[in-house]
Amino acid sequence: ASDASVGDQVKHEIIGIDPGAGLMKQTAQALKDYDLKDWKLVEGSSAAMTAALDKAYKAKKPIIVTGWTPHWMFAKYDLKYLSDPKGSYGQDEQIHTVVRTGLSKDAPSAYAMLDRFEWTPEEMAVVMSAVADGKKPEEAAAAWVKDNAAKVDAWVKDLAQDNGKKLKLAYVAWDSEIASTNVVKTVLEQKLGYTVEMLQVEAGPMWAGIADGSADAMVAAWLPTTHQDYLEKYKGKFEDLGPNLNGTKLGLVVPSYMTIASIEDLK
Ligand SMILES: C[SH](C)CC(=O)O
Repeated sequence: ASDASVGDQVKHEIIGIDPGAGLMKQTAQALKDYDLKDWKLVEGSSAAMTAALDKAYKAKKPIIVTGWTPHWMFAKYDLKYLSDPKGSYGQDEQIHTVVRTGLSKDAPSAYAMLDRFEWTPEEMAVVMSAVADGKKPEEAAAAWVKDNAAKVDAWVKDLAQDNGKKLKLAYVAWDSEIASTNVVKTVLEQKLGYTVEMLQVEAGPMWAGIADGSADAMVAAWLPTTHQDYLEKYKGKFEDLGPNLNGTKLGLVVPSYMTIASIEDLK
């Protein structure tokens, strides 16, 4: 079929993101599972991946990227996931909030707010899309917090102010986590008086920072599958406060103008 040469059309390259992302490990596994020997997974960053997607899409050229939901790219472009009959990418999972042990004692109000923090992919998409449209993340977060006062108030109800206490939130520059971390920072600062520093790191150092206590919290743990290796590596050295978002998805994503439908079609 015309797409038999899809490998040639994209130089047998899959445009990936930062090497520490679980999505990259799962994609390397998918290449093995589907026996895609002559394919190369290109490492880079979330921003480089969306830039490559934008360029190809505007030129209506074929491209295969590692993608995930929630992500603003699904609102901006007409995209589809390649089906994954062998289940290399696991099932839909959640994003969890993970904090350093001891936080509940050191910053009880922040701990309680982080424990209550939970929102939907649609709510996250509002902040993500505003950032993708050029708004500063802190402005997009502040606007969302203002527009969703009832939900935010429930996160901080009856919690004491902790004026000026410092807090460090670790995150990786994935579009979803830029959105969620900025919203959490805004709420902790505006409603509970904390001084919040955001530490942008790779996935490994994010987990390591929580485990060694150099970071207080992160809302970027993709569990149970995607960050399984980090979960095992740091077992016992963090507290998992459970999901802050349900209904994620990961996989290979292509523009809908490409006729391939499954990872099998890349053979
Ligand atoms: C890229 S997803 C937001 C998370 C991950 O793959 O580690």
